[in-house]
Amino acid sequence: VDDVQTTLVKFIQKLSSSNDIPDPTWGWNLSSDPCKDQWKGVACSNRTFQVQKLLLDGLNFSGTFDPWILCTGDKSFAESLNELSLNDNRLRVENLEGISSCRYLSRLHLRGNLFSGNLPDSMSRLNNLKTLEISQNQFSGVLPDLARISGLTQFLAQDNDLSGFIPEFDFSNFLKFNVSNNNFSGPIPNGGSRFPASSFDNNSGLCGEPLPNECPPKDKSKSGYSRDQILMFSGYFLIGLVVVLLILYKFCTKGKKNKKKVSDSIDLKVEASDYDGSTKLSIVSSDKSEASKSETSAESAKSLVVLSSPEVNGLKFEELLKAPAELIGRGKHGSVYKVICEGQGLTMAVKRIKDWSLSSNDFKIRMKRLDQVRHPSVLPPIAFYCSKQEKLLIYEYQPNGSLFKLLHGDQVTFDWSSRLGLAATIAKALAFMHEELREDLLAHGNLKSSNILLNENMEPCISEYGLRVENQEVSMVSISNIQAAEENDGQNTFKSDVYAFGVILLEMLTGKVASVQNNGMDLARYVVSVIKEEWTGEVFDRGLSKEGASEERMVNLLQIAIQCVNQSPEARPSISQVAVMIDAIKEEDDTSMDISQALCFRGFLVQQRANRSRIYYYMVESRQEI
Ligand SMILES: Nc1ncnc2c1ncn2[C@@H]1O[C@H](COP(=O)(O)OP(=O)(O)OP(=O)(O)O)[C@@H](O)[C@H]1O
Repeated sequence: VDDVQTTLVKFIQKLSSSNDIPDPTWGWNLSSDPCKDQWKGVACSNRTFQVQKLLLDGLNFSGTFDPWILCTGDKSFAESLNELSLNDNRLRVENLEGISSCRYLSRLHLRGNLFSGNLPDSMSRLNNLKTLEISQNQFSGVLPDLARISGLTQFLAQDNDLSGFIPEFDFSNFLKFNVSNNNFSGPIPNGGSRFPASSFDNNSGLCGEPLPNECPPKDKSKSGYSRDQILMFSGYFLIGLVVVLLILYKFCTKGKKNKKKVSDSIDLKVEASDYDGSTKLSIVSSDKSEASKSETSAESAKSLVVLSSPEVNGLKFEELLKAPAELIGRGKHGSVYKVICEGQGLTMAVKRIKDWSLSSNDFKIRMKRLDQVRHPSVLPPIAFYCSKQEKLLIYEYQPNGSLFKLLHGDQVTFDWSSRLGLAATIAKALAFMHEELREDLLAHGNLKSSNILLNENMEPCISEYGLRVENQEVSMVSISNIQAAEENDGQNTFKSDVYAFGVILLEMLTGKVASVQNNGMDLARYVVSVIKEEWTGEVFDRGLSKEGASEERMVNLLQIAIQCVNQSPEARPSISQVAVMIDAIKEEDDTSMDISQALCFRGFLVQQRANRSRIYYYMVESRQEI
């Protein structure tokens, strides 16, 4: 077993083709310390002085990457390493197997090298991995079951020679995904349509959305049905078809009378669909006649309701449609576009929700009510539009992403006191909204880390308050039984918000992704099971523990989160109680920071005094000598 220095020196010797330490000025040698002596490409924790990142991109290495040396040498080093980046060198690899021993890696970047061979199955044991980038190499063979890594949010594997099926990833949590230019085959897993076709292009055997080619229907001859059974089913089908045609015929002849009325309702369709290209949020009527088109725009211009926002005064619906729009995300209830309206000098986020059964009138009432309740940490809609088929909500664009991206993306470390501060701010804002809107039965309804946005000063704000999209097929499938039951009771939607807030706390404490598909139930269950086994310490995000965050206060916050995710809504605290409890932890944290700063300062004074007496002593001594 080697120490950190030996591990790193052996590792870099292998990276360079001549087996040398590359450049003496980089500092990599056995007689110095990688952290204190700031070796090139080594990033350390400020508190624990342990190596956290090796960032060796574009340094012309043309030797071998040996994960065994790196991950099985010094144990504490293997456990502290969370990012390895070797992009854009000319490295080869003999066997990637050893990488699974660096089990706390959260980012692995191997882009643009000469790596070849299979990705070993053991890679799927890298449970903490959030980003895996292996693009522009010569990797081949079938992918290991990377879908087992629940926190993976970025997978970039384009320009390789990979084949077989794409694992069944839970795409709802992904920020980036690209497997283009490989040899993958089979259907694209569900949810892949969140990404543009360019993420899957040039894989001759791939099919399904978002690619234009549909997957062939499954081969019926392998279904095990006998010839007689197939004939019988065909008979049933024909009878069914005749009945449907008869009903349709009846319906059409009746419908002719009402034709005039039906064509008055406008069938709207947003055409902006490109992820990468800038496009326009053009909404067109399905009624092709020119007359009706002009009617549509007149109707549309009237229908944009600008709420009490002076910035967008005078904004017309048509201007909004003409402005360049970029699709920034697709959620389960619709899509969000970034739209720049130069006239108003305003960048907006336009959320489009389709097939929301809420009537236009109820929607208007809801929006106007929400506009009356303002909190600085809740993002209000600045305008809205509604038709029978869809609803548009216009928000000010928030430039610094979401809490989800902050926790699971590539950003800088998100430290304990910032997490605690964010939790306190959001709890207070939510408590204010619940208090104000209790009688209107208007809770948030869809609280999650991607709906907590960060403004230009990196201050958090809750977005999409009051947009609980009821009665949608997708949402009914995705919500858990508990929540389905809760949603029947208006008051309980407030308790559903508390549950959702608990899941956000768990995400912040564990650093793990909560599955959108089951409203974070998996994460809640996982945390509760770990606590039952009395391994509470294991549950926390290693970044927090390494940073030296107080375990006592993390446990206190965890207890609040556990109360929030209680299966029974009645047992959950109200969000105002949660806000008070978090504030108490925050106060304790601030006080302990003050004390430690004061202690540091006192230590500094004692040191100064000691130094001064040493100088004085030295002066007395030297005077005596003189
Ligand atoms: N005002 C805004 N400014 C900047 N980004 C935004 C804004 N509103 C939403 N987004 C981002 O747009 C993306 C898609 O948002 P959206 O709310 O549609 O998805 P979602 O929250 O995952 O799903 P859902 O449909 O369930 O709300 C998210 O990454 C979100 O952070």
